[in-house]
Amino acid sequence: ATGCSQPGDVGTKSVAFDARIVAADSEPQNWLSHGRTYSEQRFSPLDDIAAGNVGGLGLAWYHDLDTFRGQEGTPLVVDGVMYATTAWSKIVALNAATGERIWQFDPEVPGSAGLHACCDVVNRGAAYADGRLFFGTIDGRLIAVDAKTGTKVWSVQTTDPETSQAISGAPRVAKGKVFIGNGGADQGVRGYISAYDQSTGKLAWRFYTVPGEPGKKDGAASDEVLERLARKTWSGDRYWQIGGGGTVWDSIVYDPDFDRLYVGVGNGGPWDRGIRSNGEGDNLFIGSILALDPDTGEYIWHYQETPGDQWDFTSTQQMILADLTIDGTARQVIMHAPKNGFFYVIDRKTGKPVSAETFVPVNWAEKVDLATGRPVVYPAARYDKAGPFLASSGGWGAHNWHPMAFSPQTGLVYIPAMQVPMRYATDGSFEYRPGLLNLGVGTGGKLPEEAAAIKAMLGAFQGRLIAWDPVAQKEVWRAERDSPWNGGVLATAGGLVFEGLADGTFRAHDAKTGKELWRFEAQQAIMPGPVSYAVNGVQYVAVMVGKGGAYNLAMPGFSRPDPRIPGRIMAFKLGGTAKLPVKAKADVPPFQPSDEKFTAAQIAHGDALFNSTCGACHGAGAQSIGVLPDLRRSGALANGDVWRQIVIDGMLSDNGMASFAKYLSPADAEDIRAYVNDRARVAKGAEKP
Ligand SMILES: O=C(O)c1cc(C(=O)O)c2c(n1)C(=O)C(=O)c1cc(C(=O)O)[nH]c1-2
Ligand SMILES: [Ca+2]
Repeated sequence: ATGCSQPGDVGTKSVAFDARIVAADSEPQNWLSHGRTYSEQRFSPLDDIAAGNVGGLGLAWYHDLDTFRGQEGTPLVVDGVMYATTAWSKIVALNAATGERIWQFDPEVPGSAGLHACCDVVNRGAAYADGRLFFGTIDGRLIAVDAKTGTKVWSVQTTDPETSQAISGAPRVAKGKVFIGNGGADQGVRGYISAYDQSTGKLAWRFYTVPGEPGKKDGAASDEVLERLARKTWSGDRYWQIGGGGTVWDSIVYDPDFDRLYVGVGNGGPWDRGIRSNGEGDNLFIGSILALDPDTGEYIWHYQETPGDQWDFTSTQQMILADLTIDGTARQVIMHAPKNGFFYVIDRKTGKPVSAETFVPVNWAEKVDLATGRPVVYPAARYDKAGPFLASSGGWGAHNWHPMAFSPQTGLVYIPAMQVPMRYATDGSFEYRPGLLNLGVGTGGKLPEEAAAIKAMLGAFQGRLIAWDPVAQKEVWRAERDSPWNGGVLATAGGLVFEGLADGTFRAHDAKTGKELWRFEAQQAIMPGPVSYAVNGVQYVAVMVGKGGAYNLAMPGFSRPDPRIPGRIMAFKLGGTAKLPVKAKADVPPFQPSDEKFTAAQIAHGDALFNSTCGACHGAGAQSIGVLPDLRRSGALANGDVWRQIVIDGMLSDNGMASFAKYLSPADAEDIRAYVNDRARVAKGAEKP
């Protein structure tokens, strides 16, 4: 179902709710929308918890969730009630002062839909308006539930369930509409954003970010501009048959000053531009910010940050709106730190970059030429032409979805930044496999051995919290972290910034100096952005805990194994005395290889299949951190029949292990078993004293 209808009927109630979000600073006790305000600064005006007393911050309550996967949600808090989305697209309402559960709604996403999520079955949050909550699901539905009772009001399918389109991002609301995109560019889909009527769930408009089949109209708001601007930036006859990419999987921001929607558009798919577009063209609108009319979806402007992207350099990272004084002139800007490593200050009115500087060292482009707005790309980065390229940072991003924050008090942006190398090489044998990863590049199927080489070459995989001056475009302070993939950031009027880390600690820093002032042992990795709110005059800081997401599943060698602790929400207040239960011991079963004989050819074939088909979830090199089972330790490994029933017949489909019968033959499954068995043998051998 595509197409654009009349401008939706804007209920007066909904517009009144927009006004409430615009005036969010007058109710600092609440966290009404994803980034708290429409500007998405993630700055709380609450200041009872401050640099002078943060040492007295203690756990007020914690709430255990019923999922063990990655938690990426930013909770909302409305008048004493917290609403949080969890792994597997569930939503829970809690008493924000006590953590007591009021209701939970489970959309019952079929476990087999987990296959459609490139990067774990995560959910980054809900939107709230007029007593309703709106959120997306891994199987592509957008659902409205009643905030009082948690009962469903409406539900619409926003995707084609046959393709790998999964909703991980939070919808946004404005003008009586709900805006939502989805993921899937790494699996060969075509990106778009849709607007639905808040009261009925009816599709109001849709905008495709990349052109489809030539000569065929979508009946969408994008029809005209795709032909006028985008089509000519693509080459060949292949892109529209294999997706093209450009998914809108995270950031969507409504700007009440200009009455516009800014949309972060993702990477090209497949990654390799040689395969996608004969190695030519900018491939609009991938790697871009799009400004659209929220009522009609009509195109206003675009700024492409990564023309012709071939490094998974999405521009979906969260956008912050602010008014800055630059060279004595007041500017209304978007601040953006996408995966490609440049910090952009963009004029909201025109879409032109005001400035762009790297916030971590990058080796794909020398600089952004402000006269043209284009990056000056190093020839070596064009791996489709120049051969293998070792990027730092690469597709994991110099900054990924973990939200940054801006403090109007300090004038600084706090970025959870990373340096993670990635190797790109053209995959000459590319074959389009609808539904599975379709990168078109070998990113290092030999991990972790190859990863060790990358690590040796580039020093280390790094993570740091950077305080960035967006006017001077320079770093003011940094806090080094032990590893990448740390959590989102909250800034507060108490002069603090809060961040949860991959090492399972939750920390507060002085916003001006970066000095660490407080830390709490949370037992498990933290990824999402914290929030602050107040109930009965008491200020709280809350964050969701739970390891997972793309990096943790796929990059076991660089990620700390954790015991299986359920996802949690933790809330802190001054003088809080609650205690977490005693940390469970990591329950690691032994390696369980069988002594069956497999041929070298079987193992090699299984290696290729595993690392292209299984590794994104079960870990490169068949090594897993344990969020998903480490197959080298699986009881099924020594039993070819059970193995086949799982992989081919979908025996564990309810748990999230879909049947791969569409993609793999029983002989393929057996070769994968041969490979995993080989890995288990090697690991077991290495374990001996
Ligand atoms: O291209 C896409 O459609 C797409 C979707 C998603 C997603 O929906 O989570 C991610 C990515 N790409 C991606 O490149 C990425 O690094 C990533 C990390 C995560 C995560 O939740 O940890 N999702 C995604
Ligand atoms: Ca991607």
